[in-house]
Amino acid sequence: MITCENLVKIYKTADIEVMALQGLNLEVKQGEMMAIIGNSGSGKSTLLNMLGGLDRPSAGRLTIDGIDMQKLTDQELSRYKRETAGFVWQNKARNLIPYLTARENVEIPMLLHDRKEKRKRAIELLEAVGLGHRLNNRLEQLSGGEQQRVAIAISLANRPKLLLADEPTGALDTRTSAQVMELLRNLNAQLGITIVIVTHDLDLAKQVDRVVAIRDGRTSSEMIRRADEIEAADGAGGSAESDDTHVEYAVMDRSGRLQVPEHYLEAIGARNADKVLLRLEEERIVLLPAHWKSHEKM
Ligand SMILES: Nc1ncnc2c1ncn2[C@@H]1O[C@H](COP(=O)(O)OP(=O)(O)OP(=O)(O)O)[C@@H](O)[C@H]1O
Repeated sequence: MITCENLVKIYKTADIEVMALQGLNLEVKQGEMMAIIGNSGSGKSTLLNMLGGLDRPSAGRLTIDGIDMQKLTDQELSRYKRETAGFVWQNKARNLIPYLTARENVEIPMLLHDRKEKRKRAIELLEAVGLGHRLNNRLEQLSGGEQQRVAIAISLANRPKLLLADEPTGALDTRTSAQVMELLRNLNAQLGITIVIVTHDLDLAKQVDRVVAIRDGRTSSEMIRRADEIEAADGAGGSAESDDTHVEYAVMDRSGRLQVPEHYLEAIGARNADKVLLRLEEERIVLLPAHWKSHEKM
């Protein structure tokens, strides 16, 4: 569904250039629900803006649903924004109009011309997000969690293939945020819609199929989240019961270059080393500090 290859985004202001994405690689499959985590300033929102067609990459390749995003004209990009991607923001002001009712809010972005059809679809969507009983309440009369449900209904109005959510539960308490996440999971399962959530909340990230970490807008390493994969990887490492075992995917480019996460290098004392030892054993490659001696016990 989404392929980012060596994606670069440079913001130019009057006197400085900020490289918000520095060659990011990412693959997202159709129907997947995944989260992107990273510290403040790591480039998460920048990436989401590219995925939503709100901004264009400076270099690299970005393909979404078979569309080469760099080749789109401004007009095609506007169409992509309306029809292919749906957005849910943490900031309510970006999603909702407070003095209109829930139903009216959902009708606004709809491309349908027939008023009756619009109303029917808005009601269906609000029922789907559990707000069938709040159709005619003005937004300001709804709770934070209910407003975020309306925002999700709005984002689905034009049947997008991709739902992008920037800190969708950032302003909600733990219980309400769990309900919103459950709703997103159900929509993912029922509609098969691909969902990408940006967050810095690791707990929230645990509730999705897969988590990708961005560091310094430069690289992404895919943390394996599914229990079966962790088990399989643990088995391969021969330390199934160890709590210290940590498993991540690292992205490898076409020439076999691999960016090893810094904390991995730190853990084996090779953080500032210019050389490491790669040992090929039956079906695995083991990375060791360069000074490692074969008589040392592994
Ligand atoms: N429009 C802009 N002009 C200049 N620099 C920008 C712009 N937008 C973002 N940046 C810079 O790009 C980098 C990445 O920003 P981005 O907003 O993508 O990070 P983030 O991971 O989403 O952070 P946060 O979690 O705080 O929202 C930061 O250094 C930021 O200051």
